[in-house]
Amino acid sequence: MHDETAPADRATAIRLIGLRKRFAAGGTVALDDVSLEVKQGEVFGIVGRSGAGKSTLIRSVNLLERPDAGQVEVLGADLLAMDEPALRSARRGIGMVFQHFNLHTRRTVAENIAFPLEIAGVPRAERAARVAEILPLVGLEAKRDSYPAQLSGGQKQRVGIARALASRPRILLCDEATSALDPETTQEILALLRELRERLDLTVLLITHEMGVVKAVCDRVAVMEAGRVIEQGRVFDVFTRPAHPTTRRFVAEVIGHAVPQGTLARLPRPAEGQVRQVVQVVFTGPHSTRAVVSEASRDFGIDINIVSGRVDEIAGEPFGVMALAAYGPEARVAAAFAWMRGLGLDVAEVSE
Ligand SMILES: Nc1ncnc2c1ncn2[C@@H]1O[C@H](COP(=O)(O)OP(=O)(O)OP(=O)(O)O)[C@@H](O)[C@H]1O
Repeated sequence: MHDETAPADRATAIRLIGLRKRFAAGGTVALDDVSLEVKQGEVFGIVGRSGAGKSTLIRSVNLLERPDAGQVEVLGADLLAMDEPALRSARRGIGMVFQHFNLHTRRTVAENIAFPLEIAGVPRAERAARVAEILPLVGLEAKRDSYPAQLSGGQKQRVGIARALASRPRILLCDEATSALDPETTQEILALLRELRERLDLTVLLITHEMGVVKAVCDRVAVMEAGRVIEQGRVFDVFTRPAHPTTRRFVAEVIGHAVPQGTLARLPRPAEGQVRQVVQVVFTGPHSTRAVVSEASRDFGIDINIVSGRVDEIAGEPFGVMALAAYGPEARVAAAFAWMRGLGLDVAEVSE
């Protein structure tokens, strides 16, 4: 498998090749030939609707779920070829964060964080030292001796993240880590993940059903549907030029529908002998939206009405979506849109 969107200058952290999984004979196929490559230091998102196969996929990375076929390579090691002791040791290099935190209610924050170290037989003093090191990383020094019931959702997830980091993993798997949190806390936790990625040189693989999470935190994304990866690439590219209809629907959830139906209905009619054509234009890169609209209007002798517009930033790059209604002789309107396409803008006709 060759993925040209993967940063070529970085080592591969996770390589999944041709994963297949069916839970019962004749049952639905949870994974249908899934291949992915995540590079070291990336935050890589897998997005999809419920049942798309995301959990099965992320759980395959540490073999909580064993695929029926395919290869799972983590930091260069073939996990499916390992015996139990080797696998246990490899798993210590892969932390996992869960949607519902999975904390021990009768253990304190410090005890929860130390728990995986205890299981691994790490001596008490070393465990305490490690906990003292991690608490400030997740901003929980003051909550060291609190119990989960005394914490907010965001704080609970910070404990979940701290626990996942206890064994100094190089890779962090996040299974819908923010789905149980409110939007503000979600942003805090996503910011924390990015910060930890920088400070600890982590590779983060996360699954989510929310494109907003992908937009906020990921470098690259794979979109899953019915056990398959239907599209993948850099987040900016997938958001600005989604190829698959399912991806387009996901993207629309975040950037909004550019053309409100009510507004369309109120547009003036074209004059006799003229047409009205509504398009959605995605502006990326160096194009100033105003210049493109005014230039098209002037040079092609047509009227352009801005129906709606929005400028946003994705993965640090500016990006705008605008709905335009053009009025004029059919050939000139068509020529204006062809000119815009020639500039590299994505111009899609909107049916009224
Ligand atoms: N343990 C299991 N036994 C039987 N079928 C399963 C099991 N786990 C998952 N499946 C099935 O596999 C398919 C993929 O499920 P999976 O949980 O991986 O999807 P998902 O995208 O993570 O969805 P969700 O967000 O709802 O968890 C679904 O059809 C699901 O019903």
